[in-house]
Amino acid sequence: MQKMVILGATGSIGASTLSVIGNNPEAYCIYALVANTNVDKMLALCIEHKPSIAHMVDADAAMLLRQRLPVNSGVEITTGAAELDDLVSSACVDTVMAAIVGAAGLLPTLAAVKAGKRVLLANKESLVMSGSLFIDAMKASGSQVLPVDSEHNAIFQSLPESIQKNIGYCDLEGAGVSHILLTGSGGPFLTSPLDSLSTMTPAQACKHPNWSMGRKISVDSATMMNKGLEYIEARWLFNTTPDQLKVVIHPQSVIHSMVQYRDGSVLAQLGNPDMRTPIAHCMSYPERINSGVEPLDFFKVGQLSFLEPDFERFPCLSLAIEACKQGQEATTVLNAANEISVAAFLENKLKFTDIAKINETCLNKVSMSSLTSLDDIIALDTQTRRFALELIAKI
Ligand SMILES: NC(=O)C1=CN([C@@H]2O[C@H](COP(=O)(O)OP(=O)(O)OC[C@H]3O[C@@H](n4cnc5c(N)ncnc54)[C@H](OP(=O)(O)O)[C@@H]3O)[C@@H](O)[C@H]2O)C=CC1
Ligand SMILES: CC(=O)[C@@H](O)[C@H](O)COP(=O)(O)O
Ligand SMILES: [Mn+2]
Repeated sequence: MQKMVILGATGSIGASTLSVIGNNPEAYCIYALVANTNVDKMLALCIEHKPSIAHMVDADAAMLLRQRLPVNSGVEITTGAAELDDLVSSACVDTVMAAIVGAAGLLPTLAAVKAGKRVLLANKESLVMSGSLFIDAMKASGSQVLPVDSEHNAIFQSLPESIQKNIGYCDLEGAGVSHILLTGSGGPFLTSPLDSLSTMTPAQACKHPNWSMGRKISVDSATMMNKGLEYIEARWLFNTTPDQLKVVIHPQSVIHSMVQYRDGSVLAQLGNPDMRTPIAHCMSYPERINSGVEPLDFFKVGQLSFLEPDFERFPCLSLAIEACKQGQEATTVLNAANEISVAAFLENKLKFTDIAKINETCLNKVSMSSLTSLDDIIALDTQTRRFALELIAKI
C-alpha cells in the first residue's frame, strides 16, 4: 500500500489523482491532502476520502475547516509552510503528488525531493525555477521523480529504460536519440485572426479545445507559454541540448509527444486527452493500473495533423526558448513575470496580448545576478514579481 500526499488536492490534477486512487483502493492510501484556501472543496474531500491529515497553507482557511469538519471525522487539520515541509518529509509518506500551481509549489516539492520521496511531478514551475538545484537534490537524496505533465510522461514512456532510470542526468545521444518532439495543441486561439487576440477574454482563453485544466495553465496554453515552460522542463528532466528539442503543433492532443531516433524510428505515446493516464502511469510505474480512461478509438479520431509553431502568434513561446538558452536566471524571471501577468489578465487588469509584453519587459529589465542557492532563486522571483506589478500598474 503506497501512502500518498496530494499537494494541490483541490485542483484539477488533484481531482484526477483522487479518481485514479478511487479506481485502485487496494494499492494506495491517502495520508494527506493539501490546498491553500478552498475550504468548501477540502471539506468535501475530507468527508469523501478521510485522509489522516488535511493541510491548508492559509491559516484562516485551516481555522474555518476545523470549525466546519464534524468532530468525529478523524481528520487532523494542520497549517503553515514549515509544517508542510515536515508533512511531505514524514516517515509515514511514500509518494508525493506535486500539483500545487505555480511557484508556490517549489518549497514543498523540493522538500519531498530532499527527503527522498517518490515525487510525481505535475508542478512544472518548480523545475523551471530551480533547474539544476532540483536535479542535484534528486541525485543527492535518491528521490525518484516521475513526470506527470502529459508531454514529459509521453517522452519518458518513449525512452529506453536506461534513460528512465537516469532522469536529469541521461545521455540522449548515447541512447541513439536525435530529437525530442514536444507536441502542443496551439490552444484555443490557434486559428483566431491575429488582430482579435488583444480582445480575448479570460473565459475564451480558459476554453481549451482538448483538456480540462486549472485557469493558470489554461491561459498558458492559450499563449503557448505552457509549451515554453514545458520546453524548459524537458531540458532539465531529459538533460537536453537546445538542438535536441523541437516543438510541434498537433491540434488534436492525441499524440502526447514523441522521440525521434538516429535510425529514423519515431516512438510516441498516444491516448485520449485525460490526465488520469499519465497520473496512473506515474503512480504504478513500472507496473500498469486501471486509470478509468476510455481506450483511444482511432476511428473516432480520424485525422492527426501537425504544424510548425508561429512565433508571431505565440511570442511567449519564443521568449521561453530564448530564456532557456540564456540560463536559469532568465527562466526564473520569465516564470515569475508570467505568473503575475496571467493573474492580472484573469482579473481583467491586462489584455491577453499584454501578457507577452510584460514578460518580455521583465526579461529585458530585471537585473539578473547568478543563482547559487534557493534563497537567490526566491529573491529573484520576488524582485521580478514586484517589477511586473509596477509595470501593470502603469498600464
Ligand atoms: N491541469 C492539468 O491538466 C495539468 C496541470 N499541470 C500542472 O499541475 C499544476 C496544477 O495545475 P492544476 O491542477 O490545473 O491547477 P488548479 O488551479 O486546478 O489547482 C491548483 C491547486 O494548487 C493549490 N494552491 C494554489 N496556491 C497554493 C499555495 N500557495 N499553497 C498551497 N496550495 C496552493 C490550490 O489550492 P486552493 O484550491 O485552495 O487554492 C489547488 O489545489 C500546475 O503547475 C500545472 O502547470 C501539468 C499538466 C497538466
Ligand atoms: C495536459 C497537459 O499536459 C497540458 O500541459 C497540456 O499540454 C496543455 O495543452 P497545450 O498543448 O495546449 O499546452
Ligand atoms: Mn503538458
